[in-house]
Amino acid sequence: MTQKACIVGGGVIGGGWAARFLLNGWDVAVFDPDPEAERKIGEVIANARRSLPSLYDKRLPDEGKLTFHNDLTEAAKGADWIQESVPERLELKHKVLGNLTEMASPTTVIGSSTSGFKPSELCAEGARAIVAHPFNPVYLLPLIELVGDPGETARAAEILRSIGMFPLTVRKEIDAHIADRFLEAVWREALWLVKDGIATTEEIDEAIRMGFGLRWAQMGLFETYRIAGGEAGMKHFMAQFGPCLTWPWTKLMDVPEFTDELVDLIAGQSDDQSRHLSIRELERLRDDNLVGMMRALKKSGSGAGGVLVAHEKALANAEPAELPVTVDRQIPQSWTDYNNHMNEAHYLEAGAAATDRFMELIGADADYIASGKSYFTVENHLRYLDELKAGERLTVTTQVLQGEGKKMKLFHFLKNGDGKVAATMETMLLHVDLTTRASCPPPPEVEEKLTAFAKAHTTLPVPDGAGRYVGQRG
Ligand SMILES: NC(=O)C1=CN([C@@H]2O[C@H](COP(=O)(O)OP(=O)(O)OC[C@H]3O[C@@H](n4cnc5c(N)ncnc54)[C@H](O)[C@@H]3O)[C@@H](O)[C@H]2O)C=CC1
Ligand SMILES: C[N+](C)(C)CC(=O)CC(=O)[O-]
Repeated sequence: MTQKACIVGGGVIGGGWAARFLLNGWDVAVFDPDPEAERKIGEVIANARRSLPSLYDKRLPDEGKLTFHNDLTEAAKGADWIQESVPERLELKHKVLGNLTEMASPTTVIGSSTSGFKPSELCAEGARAIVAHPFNPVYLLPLIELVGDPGETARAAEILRSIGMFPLTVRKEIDAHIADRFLEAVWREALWLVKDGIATTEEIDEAIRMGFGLRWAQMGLFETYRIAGGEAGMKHFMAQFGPCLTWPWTKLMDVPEFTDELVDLIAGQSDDQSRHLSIRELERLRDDNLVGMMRALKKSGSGAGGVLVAHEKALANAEPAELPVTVDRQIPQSWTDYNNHMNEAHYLEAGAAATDRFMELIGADADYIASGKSYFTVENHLRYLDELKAGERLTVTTQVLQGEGKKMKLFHFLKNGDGKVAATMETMLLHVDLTTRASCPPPPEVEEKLTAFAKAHTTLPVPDGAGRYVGQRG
């Protein structure tokens, strides 16, 4: 049965939560008194649709249903998860969480997006809620800090994993949890540097994005500094940089006075730095960069890349069909080119992914390859029949044209969201011994599976376009 999330407060963060749940197949009901909420959430979801599916090489579940409500009780009715994301004011959180506790069933998770309040503060007037603190953009960044009752946070963690997130349960409640304590320290230091005329907002951003920002995304703080200690590791690093703790390297609790002058100084420099792009354009630039970085991390399984690998494994494989479905995914924005459609190289990439999946289906999977046997492609023939666009669903079905001895000839049909064939790829492969790099017949367990497919597929018509040569008419 489709699960339901209720989003209370649909601003920057509530909109991101709505997109995360919706694109993972949940129905989403939104309550927000702002008359502009539907438009704003629509724009956030549009950004999510062009970025979130691009992280995966399998398709996400079909989107759930999105509804907007003027009545909180109606929005919360039957919800499995209620997420409060109203402004960061404790009296408002008390009122909203109190109401939600009265109307929610005891099994409903009630999460608060609060950046800094502790569960004991949120629940001081009798509410039942946990902190579920996300990071912007919620639809792409996996981290959620969970704080509160251990039973509730454990249940919440399981649900969050199922929508591709990384729950980090905080052992002991503390103001601003874990990550915002760092962000606040960096923020305070940055305000000082601008106020004292040491650096502009742009120079501070360069200091982060040209250096340690790149390191942090893949190894964090401690692993990075361990390497900085050289062969002697962390002990040497501590010995070398320990004395700095007593030097004036940070102002920490010495907070700059929050004056109109400071606000104008920071906001003015930020406008000079970034006014050439609207906030939505900046969001799209950020999202495209995040997708690129996270896909790179997926290759090594480092950091957020490991979360993607685990979530992708849990995503359903395509339904069995007459021909096996060997790719089922959305087309990432990064696969499109200056002509605003899928670039020719990625038709080949999709066909190659279909071959990899078909190899798994006949038992030539990662373990098999590690044991020293594999298939090598010796020839491909691609026909480009129709355009494919970013965000569109792409499925590939595979017909076996030949499967005997060391030869395997496959015919991939690349279809768009309406099931129309947009390209075909005919591909010839030879089974090889990875030690000698020479072709050889596959062992019986692989050959049997391959010939079973080949036999079943001989009853099907030879596909239109099979055996064509380049430039052939008709
Ligand atoms: N903006 C950020 O970077 C992050 C914010 N948070 C937290 O998320 C929460 C929300 O912050 P933002 O989304 O940034 O704020 P926002 O100002 O963008 O959105 C708040 C939304 O709540 C709505 N709202 C106000 N009163 C309401 C009520 N009684 N019932 C339902 N909706 C109501 C407003 O109309 C608005 O759309 C805060 O607790 C904040 O600390 C957490 C992580 C990051
Ligand atoms: C600035 N902030 C405290 C609202 C930031 C967060 O809570 C998390 C984030 O996304 O940076």
